[in-house]
Amino acid sequence: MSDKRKDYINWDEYFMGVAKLSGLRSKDPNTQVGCCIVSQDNKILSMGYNGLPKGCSDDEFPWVREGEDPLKTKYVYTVHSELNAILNFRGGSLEGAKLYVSLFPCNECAKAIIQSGIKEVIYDCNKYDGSTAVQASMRMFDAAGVAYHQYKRSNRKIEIEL
Ligand SMILES: Nc1nc(=O)n([C@H]2C[C@H](O)[C@@H](COP(=O)(O)O)O2)cc1CO
Ligand SMILES: [Zn+2]
Repeated sequence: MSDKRKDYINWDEYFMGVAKLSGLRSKDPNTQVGCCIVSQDNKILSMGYNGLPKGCSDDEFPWVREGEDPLKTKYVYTVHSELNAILNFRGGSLEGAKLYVSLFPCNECAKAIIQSGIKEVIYDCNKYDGSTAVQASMRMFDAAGVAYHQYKRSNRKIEIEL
């Protein structure tokens, strides 16, 4: 009889957990997004979270959502978690990879996901469902043969002492 542990986390929990842990690095006060890219044989290839490009100070650039001057909002500066994860990848190809992300990808990230060869997107929240960006992403994913489905929460709570 095997004495193997039984309460270990499964692959989906592992990768979505890593994506969400990565999102905890985000400085965005409103939405923290994390992403984890995984090979077809379940090896983690890259991770990312939403933040500013290198050299752009978290303390000097704006984090606000609204303002008359778009240059004073975060939207023109932030790199999304998915694009960061794609750009952080340092070896070989992402062809056939899977992407776990805590929030459904926008249309700009969808373009990068498709062009990098990622074939499956597993997302957690879709709080902007119905928006132009999400509709455009879905249309492009459907056309390009990128499968997407919502992560099925196990509702497992994990506490990590650091
Ligand atoms: N899939 C995504 N990945 C991301 O990394 N983001 C980032 C961009 C912003 O920093 C933040 C969204 O801010 P807000 O509009 O919810 O206050 O999350 C946003 C989306 C939504 O498309
Ligand atoms: Zn995006």
